[in-house]
Amino acid sequence: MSKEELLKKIKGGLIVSCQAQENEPLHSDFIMSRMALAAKVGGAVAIRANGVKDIKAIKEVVDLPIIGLIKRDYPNTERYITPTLKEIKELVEVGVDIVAMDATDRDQNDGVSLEEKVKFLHDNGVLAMADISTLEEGIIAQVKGFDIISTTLSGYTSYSPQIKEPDFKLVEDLTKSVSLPIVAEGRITELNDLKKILKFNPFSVVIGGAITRPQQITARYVEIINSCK
Ligand SMILES: CC(=O)N[C@H](C=O)[C@@H](O)[C@H](O)[C@H](O)COP(=O)(O)O
Repeated sequence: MSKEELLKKIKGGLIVSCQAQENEPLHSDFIMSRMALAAKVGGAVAIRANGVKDIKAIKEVVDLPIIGLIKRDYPNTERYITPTLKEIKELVEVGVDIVAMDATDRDQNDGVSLEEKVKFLHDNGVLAMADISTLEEGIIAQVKGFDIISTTLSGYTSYSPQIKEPDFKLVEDLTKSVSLPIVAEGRITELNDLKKILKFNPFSVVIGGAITRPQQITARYVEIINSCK
């Protein structure tokens, strides 16, 4: 699929993030594949997924474009979303359409620059998504050759706003200042969050926990019940 065809498929649509790590109740490649199938039935245009095992299982039942990432901790960096070229190679090998990686202004830990990582993906016919946390990082990601920018990491770096709601301002600022496709991602929970974010005309939207993490959904209802006691 060409870059244009791929972008056309995800433009204006909902991307569902289907992720459950080892410490989460739904950690299972089978369950993530069913989550992805449910997302497809509901009208999702693409799936964002973590790890080779989950991605393989998802690809068996869902033919939507896959944005792949590998969350992995290393001792010498705060980066954990596809932090090194090793994870990028694993994702290319499993056959994802887009690789999402940390493109924040934090230490690179493998001696390979973001430009080189993007080039490796392009040489293999895969698009590069920059997971960023500030406007400046988005602007730099564009210069470094990324294809798509996502607001994934706002609230998860020490220097970005630590807020409970989505970073609406970042989505607005990016759509005004950066010409690349801007994906709104992170803490989109209420339908009204989504309506508000769509006013800024993002290229597409990623929703994860509010759809695929039932422990989070349950906790929101429990909070309301407790606050009414
Ligand atoms: C910060 C981080 O590690 N985000 C991860 C990135 O892949 C996922 O755990 C999130 O579910 C995804 O970004 C979607 O966001 P939300 O689940 O808030 O809708």
